[in-house]
Amino acid sequence: MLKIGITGGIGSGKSVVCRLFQVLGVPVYDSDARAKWVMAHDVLLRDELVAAFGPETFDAQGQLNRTYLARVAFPDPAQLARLNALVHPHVGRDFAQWAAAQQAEGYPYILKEAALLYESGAYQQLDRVITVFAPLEIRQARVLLRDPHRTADDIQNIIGKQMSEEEKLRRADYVVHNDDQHLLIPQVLRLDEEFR
Ligand SMILES: CC(C)(COP(=O)(O)OP(=O)(O)OC[C@H]1O[C@@H](n2cnc3c(N)ncnc32)[C@H](O)[C@@H]1O)[C@@H](O)C(=O)NCCC(=O)NCCS
Ligand SMILES: Nc1ncnc2c1ncn2[C@@H]1O[C@H](COP(=O)(O)OP(=O)(O)OP(=O)(O)O)[C@@H](O)[C@H]1O
Repeated sequence: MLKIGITGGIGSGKSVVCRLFQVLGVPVYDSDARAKWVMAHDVLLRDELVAAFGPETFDAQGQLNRTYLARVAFPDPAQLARLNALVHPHVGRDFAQWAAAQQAEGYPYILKEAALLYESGAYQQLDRVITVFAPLEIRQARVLLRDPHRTADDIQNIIGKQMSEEEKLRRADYVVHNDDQHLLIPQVLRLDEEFR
């Protein structure tokens, strides 16, 4: 079973591209969603997060306080590095378990979606990597629409914490262009055929 990573900067369209693969029956591991699940459910990790970032990290119902954590971690490189160091190893292990279960089901290939595939070292668990590319102005406009609580400055700040698009394109095995000029579905169908 091939393990394919799919990455790209904030707002590039990874999730949209993954939905197309899912329609074709491909299992997709959503690292963002799983990271949040593990943060809320792994008892040891919860304790470590509270020790690092304070009791406000979880609300009274025990839900992860994403707004608080985004406000604390994204503007401060040291805090973000601390958060990454706590969370990423858990996601790596969770993915390995999930991938083994998909393999047992007999799937020819699976996808792992992650904004930080290279930065976190997760690419080392994978056979190939797809980078989804869209120009900066399009990504900013898309995220402003998708996340009304984020300002242009918030988005710029997150972009500053991610590997440059040039470097991601240089490292990628495949590129999906999601720039309003290229059609997505034919690009996904071509890749699906190759991976199968
Ligand atoms: C800080 C948190 C709680 C903020 O949650 P929130 O729902 O506001 O934002 P969301 O997770 O949707 O992130 C928005 C975008 O920011 C980018 N982003 C997320 N985490 C990071 C990070 N650690 N470094 C750089 N960019 C990041 C991604 O492009 C992401 O899609 C959350 O991002 C988080 O827990 N991050 C740490 C875990 C992580 O690295 N997740 C990413 C993949 S494993
Ligand atoms: N080709 C497209 N045409 C129109 N809207 C699009 C297109 N691609 C993505 N979008 C929209 O842009 C926004 C960002 O896309 P998406 O959530 O897939 O990005 P992402 O790379 O997963 O971002 P993040 O790293 O923040 O999770 C979404 O609201 C999505 O619906």
